[in-house]
Amino acid sequence: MTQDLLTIAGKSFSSRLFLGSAGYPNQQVFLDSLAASGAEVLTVSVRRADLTGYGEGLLDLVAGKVWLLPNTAGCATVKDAVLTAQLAREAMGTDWVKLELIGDRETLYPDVEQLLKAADTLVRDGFTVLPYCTDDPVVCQRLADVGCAAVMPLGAPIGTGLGILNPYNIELICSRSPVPVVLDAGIGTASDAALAMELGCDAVLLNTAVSRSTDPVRMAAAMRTGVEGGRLARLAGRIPKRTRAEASSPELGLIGG
Ligand SMILES: CC(=O)[C@@H](O)[C@H](O)COP(=O)(O)O
Repeated sequence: MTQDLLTIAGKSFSSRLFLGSAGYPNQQVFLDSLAASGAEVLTVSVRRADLTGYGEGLLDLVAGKVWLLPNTAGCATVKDAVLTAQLAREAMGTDWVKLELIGDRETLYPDVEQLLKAADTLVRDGFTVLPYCTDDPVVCQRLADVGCAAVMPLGAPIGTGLGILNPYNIELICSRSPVPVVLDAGIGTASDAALAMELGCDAVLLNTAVSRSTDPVRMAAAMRTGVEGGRLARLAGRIPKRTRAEASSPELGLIGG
């Protein structure tokens, strides 16, 4: 089988699972989970990364092992998100940013209007922008239009583990997107990750489902398998759904037939 690489903004990855770095019980569990997941992209909030996540600097722990994707988690204005991205670029030496611009503290839903403005500003400033957005095909198209390198529609609100609430929209986004689609947020278990890939997503980003599970290392391995299985199934091409039964064994030569 030929290698099935994910390419975003000219950078290729063999893993299609992106992992978040927050909320693990301790440093070792985090590192073991990261290894078990096979993830090559790790998203870190600028607040935690710069400083002393998990006892030592998080960046030192993962240096050279993963591609860092700083995120602007917690930002609620264009100004804060842009400044946070610029700080991350300085601190981490990457112009990649997962742009999060929250419009509502309770649901953590993105503020689409502000998100588009911030994305436009950051793209013009030379960033490779991967925006966390609603599962709206029009919003995803607008984000691609302003030059985002990928789009990251939500499966469900962050941290809920509800899975993919609107698979029809995700499938539609995937079928039309000119840039890679990374399903971000709301994944609860491995079958959700597999479904995202079966719907046509290019990758999945998740955090809480692993870090808050009973056994994060095992769940990280399950997510890896889920993403890989979903991707293979997508490439293999599923059979069409039928409303009537169709015998899978040939009826020719049936005894008594
Ligand atoms: C870490 C991160 O970037 C999260 O904000 C992301 O959206 C993942 O969400 P879940 O924790 O629901 O997987």
